[in-house]
This record gives sequence, structure tokens and C-alpha cells, in this order.
Amino acid sequence: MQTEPERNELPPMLVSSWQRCRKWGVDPKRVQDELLTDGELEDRRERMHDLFQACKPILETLYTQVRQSDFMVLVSDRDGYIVAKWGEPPFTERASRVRLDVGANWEERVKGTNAIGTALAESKPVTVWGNQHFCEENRFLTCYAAPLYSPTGELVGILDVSGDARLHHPHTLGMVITAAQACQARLLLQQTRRELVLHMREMDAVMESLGQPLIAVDTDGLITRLNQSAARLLGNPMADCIGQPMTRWFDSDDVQALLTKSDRDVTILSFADSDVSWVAKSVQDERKRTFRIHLAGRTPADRQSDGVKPVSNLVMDCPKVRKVFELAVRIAPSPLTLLIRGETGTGKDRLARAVHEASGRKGAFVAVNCGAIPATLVESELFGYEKGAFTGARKNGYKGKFEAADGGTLFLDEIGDMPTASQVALLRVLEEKKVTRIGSHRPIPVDVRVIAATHQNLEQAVAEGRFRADLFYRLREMELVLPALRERTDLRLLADHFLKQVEQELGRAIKVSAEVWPILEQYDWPGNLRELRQVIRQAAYQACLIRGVDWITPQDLPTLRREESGSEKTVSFFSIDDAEERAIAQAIQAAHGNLSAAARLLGIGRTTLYRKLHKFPHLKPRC
Ligand SMILES: Nc1ncnc2c1ncn2[C@@H]1O[C@H](COP(=O)(O)OP(=O)(O)OP(=O)(O)O)[C@@H](O)[C@H]1O
Repeated sequence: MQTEPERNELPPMLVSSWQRCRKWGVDPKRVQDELLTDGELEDRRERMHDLFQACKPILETLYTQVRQSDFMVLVSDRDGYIVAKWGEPPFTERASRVRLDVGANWEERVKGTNAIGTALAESKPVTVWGNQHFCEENRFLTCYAAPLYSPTGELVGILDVSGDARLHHPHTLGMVITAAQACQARLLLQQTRRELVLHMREMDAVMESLGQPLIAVDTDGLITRLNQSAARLLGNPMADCIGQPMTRWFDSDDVQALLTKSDRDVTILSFADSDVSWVAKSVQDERKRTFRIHLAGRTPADRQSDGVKPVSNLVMDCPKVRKVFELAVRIAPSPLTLLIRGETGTGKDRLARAVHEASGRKGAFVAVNCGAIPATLVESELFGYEKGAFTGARKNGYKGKFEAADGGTLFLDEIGDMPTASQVALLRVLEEKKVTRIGSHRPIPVDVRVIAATHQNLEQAVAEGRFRADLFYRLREMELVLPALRERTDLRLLADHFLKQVEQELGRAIKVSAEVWPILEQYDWPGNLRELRQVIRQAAYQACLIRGVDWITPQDLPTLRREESGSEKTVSFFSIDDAEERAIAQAIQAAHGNLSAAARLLGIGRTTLYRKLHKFPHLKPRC
């Protein structure tokens, strides 16, 4: 039996988990089990019927990949009960002895720190290896778990791969995360129409598009479902995207083209307010109406074919910001690494692109959001891997982002979120100017200008041991700091710019009444330019579509209300959506979860209520 780990050997997520177990009084030497009766197990399985029906091929493929190494695949429901398993003796027999089996509850409060329970508690993927398990009898295990989400963002269960601790490999978690993403994509595809007809074709599509963004739309171009990659791309939580028009994010002409094209055509879909674009392919029903959109990143070849676009639409009339951009253009040609700092939404990404464009570097601008990649995949994403480098790796290997940015610029956004283990590897590449793919011994020389960005206080992260001091100094050979919106003097110009974008969407000119400006100017703008854009868009829609007028008045602004609590400020927005959400919640509660009765109380049809619940999936009664 292995000994308990030292506290500093546990990753921070597991330290919190151990603390929770101690608080609950879990006994590491004597585990209490919580088991379902056969009938209860059947009920819980039935509730996950859609998931199993949609994801069976993915779970079986995952099992085929891990069975040679004696691993088993498990699925738990959202309460931690294992409802399905794929595995073979002798390992399943050892696992059954500690009740790692169907019908048993693996929540932390029952089984102590373990991958299923901790992934549930944190809603995050996690590895729990050997003596990182809180209970002694589980320390022969290594387990990798990732949350399973519905296409509307609810946590429905946990996907877990477990095996003998001696066979631990950090990359296995990446494989589990990828399979969980594929399950979500598969559920999304199943819940869109025409499933049976498209079945074979879509199976391939799912396998190809594991982590690729997928969006399902209705015939009006409103988003009905999406996966996490798509939500990340759109920059909003999944639930906030449901029911929204694609034109909220993408250029309206491109969206129109996409909705009317045949399903063999691809469209370049540009973000409405930036020069980032995606390749999108629509899938249509027999009446030639688009109901599903696959998005894929543009390849460097795509990008090069239309040359490096200038940073268009950059608005600034604030001396502080102009100084930053002037300095940026001056330092652009130098090979020094650059650290861009600034609060979220201040334009760090736009500044990094401006530096690349002014640098004269011929290669691509490649952006990586370090906070969005699972920790275990950061290195393979940045440095690439050889074929067969690890279980679940792509057949032909993978060229990492450093190689993709060769001769160009690599933008490492949210650098403060990079796991410490990967920081060492990054530092080595910066020092040696060579990358070695995982599974290879051959260093490949690369000529890459690195720009990193963060909204975090990196000095504090260094002091707390979360960020390596040597990497911090290496990344900060030059530094640019973008001011927050509240420090800028050009709010009106920016607001006008964002208003023009909405005017294009709405197809009419909109004015702003004089009383609006002081309200905007006195607000704190925690979300900076991104938040300003959102407020202007919401106000314009409220004025035009709800009030039917062409000018924005203070009543159209979402209430920018602050509640002081200690030193912390929270901002709440009240809008038509809020009122609608409250009314639906109250009706469902009054009708004790019966949706037909709730619809009657609201005076709307049952179908309309269902449609509205896409917008507020958290209000759906739990079954
Ligand atoms: N000078 C500008 N003119 C017009 N739009 C801008 C300008 N700067 C930023 N924006 C817009 O503001 C939004 C936020 O900018 P950006 O994504 O570059 O911020 P960020 O600091 O990188 O955000 P995060 O910290 O969340 O990564 C984007 O929609 C961007 O197009």
C-alpha cells in the first residue's frame, strides 16, 4: 500500500478535494458504500437513455483504445452513481472489490477524493493517480475523468477511464476529455433533425470534428444547440448562446450566405468585429434549410492565400491608447518577446495582431488560448507529437502551434493559466529556439516571435509559486499595458463604432439621446470594450425591436446597477430576458414542474414554452 502524499505533491484541485473529505469526515481506512437497488439503477439508466443511445459508438471506441492496457471505461450520472461500465477481468474483479462497479456511488463524500467524485465536485476534468486517492483501498487505481455536458450546457454525468496505478500516463486524460467532447457533439447531432438519414455520414463527421466547434441553428439562424468549443469560440457561456442569432457574432452577409448555400459548399464566416474568420459548412434538410453548422479553423494556407489582412476597424482617440499602439509599431520588427497586460476585454488580442502585422514577418499569426486547453494537452498542442506518441493520438501525428507559427508570431493568450509543468517546456523552447515533438528526439529549429498576454497579476502568481519567475522574465523582454475602458477618453468614439456595427445588423440608422452619455461615462466597465459593445447592442435591439423607435434613451440601457458588498462590487443587468426568465421560473414552480400547466399559467403554448426553455435550460425541471 502506498503512503499518503505530501500536501505539496497534490495538485491544487486535489488539495481542495482532500480538505472537503476531511470536513465531511470520510474515513480513509474504512469506506462506507452507497449502493443502488436494481430498480433504482434501472431508473437512473433510463434517465441517461439519450446519452447512451447517442454516444455508444464513442464509448465503445474509447474502450477499444484502452482495453489492451487493461483499463476500463465507466460512466456515472450527475449524482455520482456508476450506471455503465466496459471492462474485462481480471481488472474488473479487482475494481469490484472496492465497488468500482455499476450501482455504486463515487461522490467524494462517499468515496473520498477520486476522479468521478472530484470531476463532479469541480465540474472539471481531473486525474487521480495512486496515493492521490483519499481512501487507502483505492490507491491501486489511476483514474481519469471528464464531465459530460448536454448540448445546452447541463452537467449530465462523468466519463471515467480507470486502470492499475502502475500504468498511469498523463496523456490518458486528454483522450478522455476528447471522448467527452465527442459525446457532446454526438448528442447535439442526434438532437438535431434528420438524424437517421444522416447517420453514417455524421458518424464520420463526429470523429473528424471531435474538438471542433459545432453549432445547430433553426431556420431563422437562431442557435438551438452548440458544443463547448463553439461556445469558447463565441466567447460566451453555452447557455447564453442558445436562442441568439448567429449575426450577434458573425458578419450578417456571411451568415445569410451560409443559410442559403447548399450543404456541399463552404463559407468563410467572419466575426462581425474582427478580422478572425472560420470555415463553415452547413448541413441542410430536404427543404434546403440549414439546420447545422460545422466550423473549422482556417489553415495557414487559407490565411496565406488572402495575405495578412491589416488590423481594420481599430478605433482609438485616447492619448494613452495611442501611445501603446505607437510603441507597439516601433517594437514590432524586433524579435524580442512581448508581454501584453490589461484587464479582460481591453483589446490585447487586437494589439497582438497589430504587432504581428507591423512586424513584416511572413509566417502566420497563430493564437493559442492557454486557459482553454486542458492542462494535459497544452504540450502536445504547442509542440506537436509524432504518430503513435500516446494512446488516442492522431494517426499521422500533429504539428504543434510553434511549428505552425514558424516565420510568424505565436500569441499565447491567458498565459497565467499555463500549467507549471508546461511552463518549463515552454521556457526551454524559448531558450533553444527548437521544438521537439512528443514521442520524438529530433529537435526542429523554429523562428517564432512570441507574444503573451494576461489579465492576471503575474508578479503575485510568481510569489505564490503558480508561475515560474524565469519564464515571467523571459516573456517580458518588452511589455505593453492596455488601459481599462474607464481610464480611456474615447468611450463615445468606441460606442459609435459599435453602434455602426449594430446598425448594419438591423439595417437602419440609430441615434443616441444626450442623457445616455453621462450614464455610460460614469459606469465602471468591468468587462471593458467587450462589455461596452454588448451594452450598445442590447440597447439598440431594445429601442428598435421592442420600442419600435430609432433612438436609444436611458430606458434602453440594461440597468448598470452596482451593489456594494464589502470591497467587492457585483454588477447585475436587468433586461426583458431577466423578466421572462423570472416569469417562466415562477410558473414552473407553481405548476410543480408540469410544463403543460406552466405554459397555461403563462398564457403561451407548450411548444413556445419548450422553445423558450432553450434560452434558459437551467429552468427545465430535473427528471
Ligand atoms: N481599438 C479597438 N477598436 C474597436 N474594437 C476594439 C478595439 N479594441 C478591442 N476591440 C474589440 O473589443 C473586444 C475585446 O477585444 P480583445 O478580444 O482584443 O480583448 P482581450 O483583452 O484580448 O480580451 P480577453 O482578455 O478576454 O482575451 C473585441 O470584440 C475587439 O474586437
